[in-house]
Amino acid sequence: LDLSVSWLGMKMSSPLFNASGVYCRTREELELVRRSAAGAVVTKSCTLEPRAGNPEPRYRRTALGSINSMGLPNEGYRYYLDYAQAYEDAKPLFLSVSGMTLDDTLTILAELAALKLPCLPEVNLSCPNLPGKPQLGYDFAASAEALEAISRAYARPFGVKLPPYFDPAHFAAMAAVLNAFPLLRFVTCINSVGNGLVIDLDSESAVIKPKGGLGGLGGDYVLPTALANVREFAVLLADKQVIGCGGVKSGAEAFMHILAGATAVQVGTCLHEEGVSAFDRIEAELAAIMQAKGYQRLDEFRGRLKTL
Ligand SMILES: O=C(O)c1[nH]c(=O)[nH]c(=O)c1I
Repeated sequence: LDLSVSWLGMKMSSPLFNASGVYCRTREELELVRRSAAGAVVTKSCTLEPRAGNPEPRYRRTALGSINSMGLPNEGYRYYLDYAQAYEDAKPLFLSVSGMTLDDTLTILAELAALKLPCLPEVNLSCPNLPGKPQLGYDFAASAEALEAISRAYARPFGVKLPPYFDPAHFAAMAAVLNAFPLLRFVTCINSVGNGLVIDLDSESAVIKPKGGLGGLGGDYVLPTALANVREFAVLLADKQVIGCGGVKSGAEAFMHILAGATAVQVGTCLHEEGVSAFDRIEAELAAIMQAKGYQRLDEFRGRLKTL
């Protein structure tokens, strides 16, 4: 069985890697993922300056997944550029960028471009947890402006992290925006489902502190939405890769994401709860499913979802 993925000049020995935000804020966490069975590594979204993020509690596991309103805590972009400069592993490294303003994002990307490193940026258009800041990906005109400025200023291949969309008109509108930018080589679908509210019955309280308890949902809650976004963009985007993210906790969901069209698959909530051994387990489960179905390689079923 061959579970490797080759794309954009990179080779991944496994189709699995971490979702930005999970196991990737510090060097220590990044090294755990790099030394794990993951096929790649992505850093925590970064800003110009270090950020402490939102007040705690800001992450909670629930029976059906997770809710988080971290508030973009990170060590500042130079920390991650330093990590990238010292990075020598053949395992691909992606840098997630989420400047507080478009200018900040362009500043970070310009410095990344100047370093001529092999790592690709995943520009975050979808953080749902900055009080007062709407998710850029839900504003099609603003997204187009940002992609235009990034294409001009960064002028190298890049990707974006998209929020979930819930309406065919929005899939079409965002695909039209994305298709206008040839340097945009991949999209990661999806970020957390924004601004859910988890309530604890006993305490009669929200379970996280920021934003009156509103936070991004991950895990089982989001799998069907994630799969829909992967399939829709895999069909609507011309000559771009779609990275799946959302609800992956076993080989079954990884298989579904690839069947829906995902080139590779990120793991968030499950990785946060289980640790990096999740990559070994999920990969083994995916291999077992492929074995049972008679598939030798991922491209034998990638994007082959049937409809009724
Ligand atoms: O609150 C966060 O730090 C966060 N949380 C998410 O669920 N997605 C994001 O893109 C971010 I930047």
